[in-house]
Amino acid sequence: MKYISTRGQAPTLSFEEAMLTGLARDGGLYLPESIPQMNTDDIRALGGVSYEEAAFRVMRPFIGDAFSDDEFHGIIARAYEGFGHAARAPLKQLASGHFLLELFHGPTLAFKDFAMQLIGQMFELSLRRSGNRVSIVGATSGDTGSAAIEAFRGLDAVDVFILYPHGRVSEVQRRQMTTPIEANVHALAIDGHFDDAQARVKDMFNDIAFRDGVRLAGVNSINWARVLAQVVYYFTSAVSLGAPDRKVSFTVPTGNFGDVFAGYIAKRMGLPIERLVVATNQNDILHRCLSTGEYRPDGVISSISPSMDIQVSSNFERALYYAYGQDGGAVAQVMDELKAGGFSINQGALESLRETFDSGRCGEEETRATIRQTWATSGELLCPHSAVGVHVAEAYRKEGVPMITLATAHPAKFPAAVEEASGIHPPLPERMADLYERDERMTRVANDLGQIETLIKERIAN
Ligand SMILES: Cc1ncc(COP(=O)(O)O)c(C=O)c1O
Ligand SMILES: N[C@@H](CCOP(=O)(O)O)C(=O)O
Repeated sequence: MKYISTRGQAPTLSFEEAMLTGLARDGGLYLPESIPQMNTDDIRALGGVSYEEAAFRVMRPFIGDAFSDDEFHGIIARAYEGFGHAARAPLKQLASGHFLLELFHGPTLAFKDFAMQLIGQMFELSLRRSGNRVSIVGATSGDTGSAAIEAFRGLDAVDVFILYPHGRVSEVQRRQMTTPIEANVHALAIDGHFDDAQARVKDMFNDIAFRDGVRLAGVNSINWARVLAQVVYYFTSAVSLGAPDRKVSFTVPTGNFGDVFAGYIAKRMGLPIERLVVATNQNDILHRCLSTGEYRPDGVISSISPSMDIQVSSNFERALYYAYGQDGGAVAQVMDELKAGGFSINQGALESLRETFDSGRCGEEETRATIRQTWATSGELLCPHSAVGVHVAEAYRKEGVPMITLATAHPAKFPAAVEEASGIHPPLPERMADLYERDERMTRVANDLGQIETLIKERIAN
């Protein structure tokens, strides 16, 4: 299996190389050259197996010879053994025909753990074999950073630098990033929004001398392995509701478009997904874009679902690649236009996106009302991101096609917003009950590429 860049000008890589590389050298994102297929028998057979076995069967065709079958089974087993639910991704019924896929039972209480725990294990094995060291950089609006730090803390072969927007993540998210004591963990609070942090991470990858000098690796969903791991729960949840003999739809709270893009890959692999609904908060650029064809960022607004406060949605580039008929030149051109302020999607590409994706927006008051009502009607306490999904899903429910909304984080990660909406204070799980008492350690950084690169070079030299 070979991996190619969405912009068509970077070297073709193996799975392991793409995983360790992060951003392609032409600024694009890696994708598999072709998408492995699962037929109806393969899909039906997932019905009787554990989450781990399903993960093996869904991901195995993508990884080539990066790991032996035994190694890959071991990686998956270790990745999910710390999850707080035997099913890993349990499905709950919210209402007739509407289900919630709980993706928050991992160590940092967000869906990011599904991919991050897995790539932590893959990096460890791969780096142990090669004897190499890497410097991981990541941008976070709160959840990627905490999941990455949890997955890589204490690993000898890795330094992990996480840029988060100062003052714009929840206290639990911040403390998950600033309280680990391991010397290889570096939490950097940047002056700016998530989009600034992500732009600086991409700038670091595009600075080839720096990138090669510090052996940069990325764990945002620019890393294909992150997306791949998220494909699995689309299969397991759909199968438990009758796929492949019944179609299902998904609503996905969306920011960087990684999670919903994983659903798109599941569909292209053969999973009968009727619709993928992109649910945004008031940072609704993706909803506006799918409605009008215009992608023009106009500034991030802080919300009570802060992990989705994103306007430059990284993985949308991967969706555009397919919408533009796998034409890397066309993708490179719209990405150049984005740097200059925004772009218009051509009619053919827009129609292609609309064949799969619907979209909707959920404002702040609607988010609070959804938390309140869902608690009252089903006893499920939603985090604000999941509430955005549940609200938007309501508009797209269709008789005979189950709707699965992804619950992307635990309510206890956002206690203030949840309590304000519902009157219920969601407690942290026992294992992290002392989070508020632990000492914090972080470094404030300016939104300045040179200063951030200097800091990283100094830290890894020590
Ligand atoms: C809790 C939560 N929900 C939803 C999202 C959006 O996911 P994606 O960026 O993959 O679209 C994020 C951030 O990525 C998140 O942390
Ligand atoms: N919401 C994310 C933003 C980064 O997304 P990623 O999936 O590209 O890592 C976060 O919580 O950090």
